[in-house]
Amino acid sequence: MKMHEDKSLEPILLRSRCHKGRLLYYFPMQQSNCSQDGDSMSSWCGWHTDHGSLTGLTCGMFLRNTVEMPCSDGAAGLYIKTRTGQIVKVVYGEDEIAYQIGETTEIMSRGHLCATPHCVRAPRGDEAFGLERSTFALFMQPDWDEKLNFPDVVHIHKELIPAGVSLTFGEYTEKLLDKYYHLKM
Ligand SMILES: O=C(O)CCC(=O)C(=O)O
Ligand SMILES: [Fe+2]
Repeated sequence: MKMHEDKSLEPILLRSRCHKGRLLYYFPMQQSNCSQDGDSMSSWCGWHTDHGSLTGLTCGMFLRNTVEMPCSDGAAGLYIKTRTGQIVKVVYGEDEIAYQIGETTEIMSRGHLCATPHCVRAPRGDEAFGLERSTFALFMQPDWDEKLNFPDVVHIHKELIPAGVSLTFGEYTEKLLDKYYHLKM
């Protein structure tokens, strides 16, 4: 996609000092939930899209009482929804990184790139008792003070982005947090 060189994703991410690395930990399910059938796909983390530009994820590591072990339920782990609405389990190894598109990239690319809907499914069955999951996520996003020249046509969060106005990533983020947590815009 043609964009002014300085405004394309790579230089914006290269000059940002605002990326966030998070070690994520998922508590073991309660025994009653492990043995329930028909439990939700998003039992460990609900369906969502990430807010920033790009997320790098290592594959989930399963542990019981801090000892690493294989997961007893092959269906547990990260799922994404494709552009055609299919739900797909993301399978990748410990020496690989999965990248997911974030909402800010969807907006700035005028919808050419789509934010990746995803969720995390907890293991089920009696053998899943006590199984915990850890992973590392790097949330890459523009610098807080980076001016975003929003396109004229915005597909998501349109009500936060008035036409012809440029906001910094920080201003845009604060508006979004207000929408989610205080219901004001
Ligand atoms: O645990 C994972 O694999 C995904 C985590 C995630 O989606 C998030 O923290 O936004
Ligand atoms: Fe996420």
